[in-house]
Parts: sequence; C-alpha cells; structure tokens
Amino acid sequence: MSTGKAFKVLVTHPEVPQQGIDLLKQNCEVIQLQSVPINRAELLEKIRGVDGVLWAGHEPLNAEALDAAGPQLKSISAMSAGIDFVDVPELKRRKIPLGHTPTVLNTAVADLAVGLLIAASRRFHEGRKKIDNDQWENYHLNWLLGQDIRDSTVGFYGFGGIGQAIAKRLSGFDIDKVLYTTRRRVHKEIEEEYNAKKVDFDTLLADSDFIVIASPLTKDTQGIFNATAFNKMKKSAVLINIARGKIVNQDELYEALKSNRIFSAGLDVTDPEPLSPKDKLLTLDNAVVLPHIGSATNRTRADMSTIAAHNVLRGLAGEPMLSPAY
Ligand SMILES: O=CC(=O)O
Repeated sequence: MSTGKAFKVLVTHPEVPQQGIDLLKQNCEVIQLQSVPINRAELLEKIRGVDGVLWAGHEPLNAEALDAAGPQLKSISAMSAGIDFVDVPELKRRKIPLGHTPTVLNTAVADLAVGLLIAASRRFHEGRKKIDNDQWENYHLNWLLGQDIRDSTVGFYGFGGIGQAIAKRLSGFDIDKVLYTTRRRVHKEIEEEYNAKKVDFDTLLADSDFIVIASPLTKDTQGIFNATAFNKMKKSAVLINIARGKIVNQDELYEALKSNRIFSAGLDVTDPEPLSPKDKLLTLDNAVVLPHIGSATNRTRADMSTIAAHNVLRGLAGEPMLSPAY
C-alpha cells in the first residue's frame, strides 16, 4: 500500500530515540527493525527496496547489506561517531553518501573519560574490592595512594572534538601540559586554547602522566598501544581508552598492568565487546573497565538520532549531509 511519501527509510534498531524517527516520518515511510540484538536475517529482508537507512548499532554495513537493499539506495547515516563497522570503500564505490554523528557525543564521552581518569588514577576499583573483601587497611598511612592530576602532563592520542572536550574539562584540574599526537596538526587557535603541543608518538609515550586514546580505529591505529609502547611509558602512567578496544593490544596491556609496568588503565572500550565476564583483564586491581557507555546519556542519544535522521534526509534530497563521514 502506498503511503504517498516519496522515500522509504529503514531504521535498523527498535530503540532509536523518537526524535529521529519523527523527523524521518515527516517525509518518509519508515520501517523499523523489531529485534534486539539486531537479527541479520531480518535486517537483510527489511532493507530490500529502501531509499535510505538510519544505521543504528555496530552491525557490519557491507556489500551483503548493500546488495540486499538494491541499487535505489541513496543515503545512509550511522548513528555513531565511529564507523569502523562500515566497509567505506564499498560505499564509495557505489557512490552512496554516508553520514555519522560525531560532535553531539563529545561532551558525554569527555565526561566519562574524566571519570575514568579519576577512577583509574585514584584506584576506585581496587578500593571497592578492598571493602568487598574486608581488607580495609587505612591504618597504613600509604594505603591506596594514587596519582595526582594537578601539575600532570596529559597526552592525547587523537585530538579531535572528543580529545579537545576532555582537555577543556581537565583544564579545571590544574594540569601542567597537554601533548597530542595526530596525523595533522590542529589549528593554532586550538593549540593556544588548550596550551597543547603536537609531539611524535614516542615523546607522547615517554612524557605523559596520563595518556588518553581518542582516535578512530583504522589499520594504522589498530594495536598501536602494544608492549613496545607500554615499555616507553612512565611506570606511573595511567592509560585511558574511550575510543575503540582494538587500538590497544589487550593481552599486552594485561601484562603491563599485571607487572605494574604502568600504573593503571581506565577503559570504556575493550576487545572484544561484549567482554567475557571471565576475561583476565577483569581480575586486575588496576583496570577500571566499563561496557562502552561513553555516549549513553538520554540527551546525547536523542541528539544522535536527530543528526542521523537529518543526514539521511539530506542524502535523499541530494544535498550535502549535516555530518558527512567522507
Ligand atoms: O562509540 C561510539 C560511537 O562511535 O558513537
């Protein structure tokens, strides 16, 4: 039955916030998947014949899905900042524009990064275990001592919107220096605003008290935080990862933490996700591990759905997307 609407759009997740759905419904017939977790077979069936897709979740977006959709598909937006689950060359080859939703999640992810930085440097996880295990030993003067944030050097591996939002928050903590390693230098005004200096990777590792990973996962960044990198870091260093688990070699991180080669880690992302409850990383006192909840606030997720919907609509209208991924 025709709805009289020009375009048909698939929303790949039943829990996409209503704000995005309502926007799409103004101009499009919207079909929404019903299963959680996403059922690939249902996705491949429902995607057939649609003009646009709001792709929520990290399900692979590849030739199989594009073939199932058909040649009329002209606009896709991920509802995420990272697009490592997308076969970008395949979309480009088919000339399908792709949007994503960076920026709107910067503050939520940055808040969480600061939380992890404090939790990992001040031994929250280990402290909680001491209570659980009836090992409260505060009669020792040096019990559960952590690392100071004030006067520290914070090194960012990746210094885009999220990294900068973290630096902004940390400026209230009286840090001494911001270093960053990126492919391209950020604008001079941004460097000045955060008193940030671009350095090579080895300098970042050697000079930082805190290292925050805030870069996309690419073939160049995959596994770059490995034993060689950990061996170049300060023994007192704290590693924070709010980007993607695969940027870190997790087995080698485990060894570095277990042997106290570095002080601690705060991780919102792991490899794999979900992480098994039996994973050895979870046995460590000096690892604070969260289940990838960086952007998980009501407002952020609603904003992500709105941006993703605008991206899809603009792609359908043949206009540049609000947040194009390429
Ligand atoms: O990890 C979350 C995102 O990429 O949006």
